[in-house]
Amino acid sequence: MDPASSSLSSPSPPNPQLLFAMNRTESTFEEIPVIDIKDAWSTDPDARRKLADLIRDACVNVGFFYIQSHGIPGEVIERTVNAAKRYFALPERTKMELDIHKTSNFKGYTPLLGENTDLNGKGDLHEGFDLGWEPANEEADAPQYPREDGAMTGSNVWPQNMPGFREATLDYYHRALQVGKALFPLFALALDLPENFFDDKTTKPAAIMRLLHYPPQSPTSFETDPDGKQIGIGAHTDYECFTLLWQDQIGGLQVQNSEGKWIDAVPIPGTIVVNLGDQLARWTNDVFKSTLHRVINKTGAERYSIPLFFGTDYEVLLEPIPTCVSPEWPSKYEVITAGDYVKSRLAATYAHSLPIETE
Ligand SMILES: O=C(O)CCC(=O)C(=O)O
Ligand SMILES: [Fe+2]
Repeated sequence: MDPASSSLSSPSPPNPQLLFAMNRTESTFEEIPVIDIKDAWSTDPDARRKLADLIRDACVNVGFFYIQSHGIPGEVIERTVNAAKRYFALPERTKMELDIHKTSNFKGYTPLLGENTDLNGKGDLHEGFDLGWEPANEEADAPQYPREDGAMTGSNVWPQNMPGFREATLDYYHRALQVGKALFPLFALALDLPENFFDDKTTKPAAIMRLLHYPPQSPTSFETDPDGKQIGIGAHTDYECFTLLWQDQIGGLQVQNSEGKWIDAVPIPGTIVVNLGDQLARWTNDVFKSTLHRVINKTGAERYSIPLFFGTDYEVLLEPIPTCVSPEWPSKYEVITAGDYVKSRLAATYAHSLPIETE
């Protein structure tokens, strides 16, 4: 159809500014795209534009994609996974010394069933260790630590007598952060915004990283839990802008399409999964999808994964980008700060495992 006839048949002709609101799809995807991001570091504008177009497609239709050529060396990942395995093998009592409930900024250890990510669930079958930004050892000029971070102010906590644990996890953290920093300008380009749109909103990485361990889910759990309310991680969306998720080769991650069908995010060696979170959905008024996902580990093997949730600075307001709002697609979300949003979602996730207050 030529543009003239389309504008005749349409009461409000498409405004290029509203391209995104018009471009929404029903997300009945069956596959998760794989995107080579080597051009994220290219200075060629055409190459960057092409990559941004692929990313836009994935964001509008799926909310998930795998990235290749992310640049994090295999040895760095291996060291971090080995550190996670050593940590989770410690006695429960030792791990509980760093109980996440002892900090006000959600750092430290979460035992099995300590989280209930799907608020209709009965606790998640994984244990985790959470950390946030802190300078890598060589960053002599790093801003003061711990820094003032609004609702999430506070430092990391580290296990005693675990030589190399802190170094390995922080090394991975900082490398993953570089990947995230390279992706933000592409998300901006994908939204037809200046590439530096997120620069002043991501000045002190509000990125939480988790080491996760999913013991195999007993096949008999379907007898004790017939409605499947106790799984590796209950169905949820993530809270930040996007998540960089390294997963091992065991499998179990599933992503829901708009027909309610669970699509397997099968492990692909050498890739990292990127999924959008609620902050980007809020910025884009749901034009970019924050897609429901869950993990069920029925493989009989131990599963490990490392998500890093990359948000905007905690004091930044999550305001919809004007091109993503139109009279037909009005703004859906109340405007709040990124920190208040993340903290409220974390508080709900951990609420059921709070120690009972005694006077
Ligand atoms: O372990 C995974 O594969 C997914 C983890 C996840 O969805 C999360 O921590 O938000
Ligand atoms: Fe998630």
